[in-house]
Amino acid sequence: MSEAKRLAAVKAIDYVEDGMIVGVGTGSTVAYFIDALAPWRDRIAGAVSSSEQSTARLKLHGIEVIDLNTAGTLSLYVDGADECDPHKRLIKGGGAALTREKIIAEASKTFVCIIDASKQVPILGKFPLPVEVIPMARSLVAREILRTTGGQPVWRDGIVTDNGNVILDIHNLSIVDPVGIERELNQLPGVVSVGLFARRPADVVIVGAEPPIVL
Ligand SMILES: O=C(CO)[C@H](O)[C@H](O)COP(=O)(O)O
Repeated sequence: MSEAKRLAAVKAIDYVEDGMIVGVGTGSTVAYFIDALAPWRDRIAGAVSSSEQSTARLKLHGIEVIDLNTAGTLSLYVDGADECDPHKRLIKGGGAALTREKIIAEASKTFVCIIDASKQVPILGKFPLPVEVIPMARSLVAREILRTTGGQPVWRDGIVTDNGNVILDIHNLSIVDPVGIERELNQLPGVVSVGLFARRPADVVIVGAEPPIVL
């Protein structure tokens, strides 16, 4: 499966242009993208990173990491996903970086999502939906999720996000109304962000294959 991820990541380089600041996501597929971006280090203006993990890899390749507040609106954001439906709506956050990923996606004109074919689903929800939560609200939010969605929230024990928060993964959801669930969960006090990218889906999805499939 990693060869498919690599093929998708390499294809995403087609969207990189001279002088750009590139938004960079998190995960094993994005790691291939960062490696493919390395030869561009002197042609791009730098990268905005969604995690400490990606920052470390970008710096390893000598790519300058720029604060989003300095960068402003980005032309391009490249990131992976845990699930992708036919409308390019996504579940993300398997790597616990959903909040910063969501911020950068929102700040970007074009969001290119790079996946292997196993991530394509007709309806989102088989992959447990990650929700980043302020630590003191963990039990409260879990009870509310149980009451309002019927899904089973499971604390990702031992994981602390780059923002110092915890993750609840919601199991057994069939997400027929992704925009509605995203809105509803976002409103719960204590929720920092929800790993549903429905209000702001991907613009382009690249499925790793030989040749890559661009949707
Ligand atoms: O959302 C993410 C991290 O928070 C990742 O994009 C998602 O988990 C996919 O990861 P991978 O490319 O390793 O399969």
